[in-house]
Amino acid sequence: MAPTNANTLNGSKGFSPAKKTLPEVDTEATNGNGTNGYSYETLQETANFLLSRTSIRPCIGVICGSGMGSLAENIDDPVCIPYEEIPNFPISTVEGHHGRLVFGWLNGIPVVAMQGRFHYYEGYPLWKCCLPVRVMKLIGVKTLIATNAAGGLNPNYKIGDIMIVKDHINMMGFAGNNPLHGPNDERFGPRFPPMNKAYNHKYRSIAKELAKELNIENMVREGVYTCLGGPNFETVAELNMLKMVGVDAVGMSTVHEVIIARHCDMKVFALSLITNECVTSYDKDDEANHEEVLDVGRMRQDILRKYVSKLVAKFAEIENYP
Ligand SMILES: O=P(O)(O)O[C@@H]1C[C@H](O)[C@@H](CO)O1
Ligand SMILES: Nc1nc2[nH]cnc2c(=O)[nH]1
Repeated sequence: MAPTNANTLNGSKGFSPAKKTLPEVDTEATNGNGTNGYSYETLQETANFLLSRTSIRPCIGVICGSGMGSLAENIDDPVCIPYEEIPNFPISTVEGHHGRLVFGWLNGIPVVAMQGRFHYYEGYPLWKCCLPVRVMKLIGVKTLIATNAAGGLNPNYKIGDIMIVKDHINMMGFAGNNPLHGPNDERFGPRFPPMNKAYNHKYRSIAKELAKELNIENMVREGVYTCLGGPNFETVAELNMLKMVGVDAVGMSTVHEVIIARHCDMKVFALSLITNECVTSYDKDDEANHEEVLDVGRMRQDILRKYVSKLVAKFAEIENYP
């Protein structure tokens, strides 16, 4: 069926129809063998394919959130590999997610950036949403920087603020949906990984210091993120519940990627761009929409590019990366 335009259907502030034809999505929760994803060997094939396509050996991986693909535009000597060409990779189906890996040098540090991530609501099981993180590990990435667009639930947050993620609440995990569900392959990590130090303390301190140096401390916050399955934005009652349990920003990604990254011992930094104010009152008329999310990403792109590229250099310095 041809894609339809949200504007003509319900008159709401929709975004333009997806440019791509709908993909064949593997909606199976397992790969058919009762495992929680592709085997180590299969992902090694994917890693070997990527290593054969470039001589760059990244030590930091960056995941660009919705509308934040321009983070990869600062990368020098880029080698771009579309997801369609990568064996075993899913493809991006969301507006604002380009769908390619970009290898290159960010501020002199070898990196790989995902211009486009995979979400549960696209039809991918959580393990598949996180598959690129394991592939990053296999090509030598040691530090993950995950970015996302999120709704601001903390009443002090403003649209355009940048929230350093201090911790997360794995709401989908509460319901038993976890990217590590299923047999565990110890070559990736332990059966029961701890998660209390998921967001690297040193990285967070550096990010707060850097915000001062760049004179953006008034827009940089620190808080708790949660991921819901999406694709609908939240109800007023849901948001009020999340607020009560201490959530500062709500999104549809990152948590499972961080779990997979920590499972295989990668160090993690994450930030949320607050793209909309969560509506927690029935008296308010505003409605969240993806167009606004992308607009705020564009509005903040220069600051975010500068911030992330400097963070990369600072993280590399303390880690002694090449
Ligand atoms: O990929 P992220 O988490 O940045 O994208 C958020 C969640 C949805 O995909 C989208 C909603 O506008 O933005
Ligand atoms: N779940 C969720 N994801 C978002 N991504 C950007 N804004 C939002 C939001 O308000 N809620």
